Amino acid sequence: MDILKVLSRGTKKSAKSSLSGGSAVGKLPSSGTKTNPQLYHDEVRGHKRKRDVEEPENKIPEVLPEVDFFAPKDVSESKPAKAESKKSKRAASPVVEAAKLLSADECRQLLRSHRLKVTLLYKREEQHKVKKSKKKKAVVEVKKDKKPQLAPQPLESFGQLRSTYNLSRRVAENLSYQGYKIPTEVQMGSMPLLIRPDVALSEEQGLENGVDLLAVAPTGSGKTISFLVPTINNIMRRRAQDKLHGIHELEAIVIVPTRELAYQIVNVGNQLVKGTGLKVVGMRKGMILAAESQDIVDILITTPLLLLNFLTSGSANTQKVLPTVRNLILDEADVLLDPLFREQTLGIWTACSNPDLGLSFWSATMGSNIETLVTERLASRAESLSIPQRPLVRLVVGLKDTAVPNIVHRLIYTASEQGKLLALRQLLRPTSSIDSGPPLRPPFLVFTQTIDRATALQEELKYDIPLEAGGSSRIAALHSGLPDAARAAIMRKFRAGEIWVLITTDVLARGVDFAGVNGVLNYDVPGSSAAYVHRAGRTGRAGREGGIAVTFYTKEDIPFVKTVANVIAESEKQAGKTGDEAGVQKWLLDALPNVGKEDRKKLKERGVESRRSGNKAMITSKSGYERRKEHNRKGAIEGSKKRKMEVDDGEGDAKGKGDGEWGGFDD
Ligand SMILES: Nc1ncnc2c1ncn2[C@@H]1O[C@H](COP(=O)(O)OP(=O)(O)OP(=O)(O)O)[C@@H](O)[C@H]1O
Repeated sequence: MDILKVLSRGTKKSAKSSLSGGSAVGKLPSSGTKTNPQLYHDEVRGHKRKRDVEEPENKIPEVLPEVDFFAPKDVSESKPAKAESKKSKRAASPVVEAAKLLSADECRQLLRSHRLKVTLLYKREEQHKVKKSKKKKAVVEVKKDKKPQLAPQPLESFGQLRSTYNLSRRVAENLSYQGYKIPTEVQMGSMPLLIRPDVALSEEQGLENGVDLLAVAPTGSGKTISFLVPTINNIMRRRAQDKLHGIHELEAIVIVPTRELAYQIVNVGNQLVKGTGLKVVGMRKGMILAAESQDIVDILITTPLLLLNFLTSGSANTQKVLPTVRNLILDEADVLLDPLFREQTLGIWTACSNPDLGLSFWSATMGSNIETLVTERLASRAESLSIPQRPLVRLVVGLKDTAVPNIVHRLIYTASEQGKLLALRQLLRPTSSIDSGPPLRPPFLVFTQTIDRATALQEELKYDIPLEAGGSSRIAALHSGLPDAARAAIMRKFRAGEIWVLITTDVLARGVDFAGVNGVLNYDVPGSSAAYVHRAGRTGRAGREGGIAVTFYTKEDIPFVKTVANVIAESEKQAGKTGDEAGVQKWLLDALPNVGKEDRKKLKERGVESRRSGNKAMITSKSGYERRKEHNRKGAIEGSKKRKMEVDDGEGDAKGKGDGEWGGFDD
């Protein structure tokens, strides 16, 4: 028997330390209400800041889908009741609290208790340290230990946005209407800094005109409103100051890696701009971004290629510029600046020629290479436009970015691909649970490595849900090979609770917000630790606990699975889980081989090689013997046909199946 099989069996936890404790179902992330979206409340100098979960006034009104596997297929039953239906047409203006600033020491304590670290990466006075590198690029030389920590005023309540930071009344009302009560850590740290840096950092000189920001905060921690609210407010404030009432001008661009995320942000933006007159629009093919155009846009949400295609269309060798854009936001910045999208993203960045351009970069994961790239690009942009460079601030929530601390993680070994299919089927059964915890309940997101595997898995599983519970309509596959309309329809049905098992590729790994997902099932191992973090982060959003991420692995994955195991170990360390509570025991970590740099690179770019083509890439419940038999039978029939027809086209019948496509991201 394989030793790793034995080891991973040994990671099973006791019922006591399981997901649920007593009221199992109540701990699932899609059930019950979530009262506090914050992740960290550490004790600071003997004073514990409690999670105020019991305080009724902090309760966020929320009704999420209660999904029953065997319920009759009555969509209305499983649809989440719209939170809005509980609310009045327009929220009352949020309570305006008296403006009160904390002392620097109080700020530091509060930031520390929420594991918020704010660092000044670049400031203008340090320009004497700018020197030319060998490549003649301007680089900012700020020694690691010299980067000063900042202690901006933390946002303790959304009411303070009005009272202290003078947020537009309309935007404050719209925010209140969403039911948000307590700011998450990233909102706490970034919103004051982006809305009124002069107030947030009143003691720091040279930051009052705004900063560029690199923000690294966990998945589902509310980064979207962290950048949308300041962006909307800044546009409104500037237009009010310049008495530019009723005009529309493209002032802000949000770049995201996928269409699903773009649509989602357009929706959130539209909620926030109600009654302000601003237009938040998703980029479409054929759209014209010009003052005289019919397309009215103030804030544009786009994937990189769509916008770049517009910028480079028309006369050859000339790229259009976007001089009115004063705010460029890269959401999922690490992937947008990864070689996959880098040229496209930088093309847009270059087109934003306004000297007052403010930039912000957001993700749950940000390698040091991305930080270096951003720092260098900002410096060279300032140099080429002969403008002073804006200060650059880094904000990090949590101790390490390679962690999803508030969910349960499990690694499951199976000896073969077939065994994996069997194990997945088992998990999807309504009575199954992990470690004798509560029954796992849909909705589930299942990740595969390629489009082919996503569709094959859907085929395999489509009759697993009983007809009386909706049958095959409860399972769908979403990937970048589908037309836009089909993708949008599947997203809508999954959100509405009509689809229970959504099989997908990494196209849905980033940014997409399904509040009710109970389980992320990595049918195929993710290609990197960042990919694991983002996939797993589709559950346990807004601080919800009880989500579960299960990763299956077979022999083929053993050389790569340590990247995942390390993230799990880090997540559990951050969550304070040790010993029996931990999903990955130390001895399993020690037994797994380290992943070499070359292998890591290959895995990130192509996934597990054996799953791209050939027998191992197939998903089927038929045994190897049955498959070989079928293959031989088909071969014999083909051969006999050929012989009969006496035709030989020179190719024979051994034409292999094409290389499996990596279905990660799209335009
Ligand atoms: N202060 C808050 N209180 C409660 N819920 C919130 C708060 N802020 C945001 N949310 C909710 O949290 C969910 C996650 O937010 P969002 O999608 O912005 O996360 P994110 O940090 O961008 O995640 P990812 O890294 O996965 O993209 C959303 O459903 C949002 O409505």
